[in-house]
Amino acid sequence: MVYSVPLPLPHPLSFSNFKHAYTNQLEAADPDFYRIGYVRRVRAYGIEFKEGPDGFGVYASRDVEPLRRARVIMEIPMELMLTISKKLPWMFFPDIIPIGHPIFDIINSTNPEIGTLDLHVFFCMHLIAMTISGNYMLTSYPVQMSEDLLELQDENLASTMREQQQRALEFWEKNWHSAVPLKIKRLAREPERFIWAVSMVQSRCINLKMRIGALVQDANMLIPYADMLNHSFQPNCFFHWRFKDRMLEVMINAGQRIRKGEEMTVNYMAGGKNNMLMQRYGFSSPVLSNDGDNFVDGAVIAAARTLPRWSDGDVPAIPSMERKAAKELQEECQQMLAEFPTTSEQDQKILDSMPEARRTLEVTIKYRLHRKLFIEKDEPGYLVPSSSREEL
Ligand SMILES: C[S@@+](CC[C@H](N)C(=O)[O-])C[C@H]1O[C@@H](n2cnc3c(N)ncnc32)[C@H](O)[C@@H]1O
Repeated sequence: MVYSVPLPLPHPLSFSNFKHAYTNQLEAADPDFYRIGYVRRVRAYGIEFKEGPDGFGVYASRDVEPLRRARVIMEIPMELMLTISKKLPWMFFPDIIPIGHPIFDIINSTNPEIGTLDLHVFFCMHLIAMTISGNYMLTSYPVQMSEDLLELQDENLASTMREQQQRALEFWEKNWHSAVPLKIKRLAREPERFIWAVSMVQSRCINLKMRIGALVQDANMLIPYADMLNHSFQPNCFFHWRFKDRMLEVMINAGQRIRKGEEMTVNYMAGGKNNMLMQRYGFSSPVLSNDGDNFVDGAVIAAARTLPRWSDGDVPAIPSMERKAAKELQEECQQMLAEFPTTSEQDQKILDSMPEARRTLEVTIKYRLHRKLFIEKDEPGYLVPSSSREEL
């Protein structure tokens, strides 16, 4: 079955506004869009978009038997994406910003050397998308996150996130003073809107290497429909840029079996850490650590380093040494756990007791719970060789 999304949608660049796109209340398309030119359709095969535990997501609408080759489930034509080259000279596609638009003054004022580039490019993409699309609506989790940062029980991450917001705020204050042209002013009249725009783009932007003709370039892209895929570290899908007709393909991994109703996922951050995931996407994973240095302190690392003895094939296992090292590790882990104001059981109870909790509060409590579960896993019984386990 070919499931093709009919156009005109409320607006082809109204990313992810599925509640709109999939209800009958379609709004008139923005005539501005059609000045861009010919528009192809998005195609989707054997999937449906619906709300799940992680917000909207993409689900299999039929069983997928494993195939030897990867197979396509979505095709999204380039003209429906918003793309900006990662490096100078700035190239926008579609070419929605006329040369001379004052936004270039802002973009050009960013200094790539000090690492502010991405933030501003992201924000520009987003604000422009919002201005050309009257009904660009997304969930606004990360903005409210600021109230909940303390709940993370991770001062390093909380202060990084606070600094990030502060930086965005300063940027807004610098560029949104009363004398700026109206074209700029109306993009983000309040700082909250600006910060929201930055965090939305951060959590939905895909970086891809694109080849158009002879030009290969890294691009930041906002890709409607593909940006509905949630993350997994064991994803069943991946993205592929189809050069010949400039389509983004979402493909199922070769050899992957997927049952009807299962979620389709991609990996947002290969080799990621929980604090990075939380910072950029506003969620964490129970199977990940944080940044190594911040999360596991030196003593734990030192103790853990003594553990792999038994795994070196040529070194005979010395049970007494293993036990000693494992014990030290256990003590370090317990000490780290004791330093948290709440235990993992308490966090779990808090989560269970407030099923209607604000999403940002829920993700912050889950984050601290995930950290604790990860440390608890490091406790002997998990890491310790089976020869020594029962004696601990
Ligand atoms: C690209 S969007 C995916 C679509 C999104 N669920 C929605 O409702 O629009 C990324 C956002 O989805 C949520 N998300 C994605 N994967 C997740 C996961 N594994 N666990 C929790 N939240 C997730 C996070 O809020 C993240 O910022």
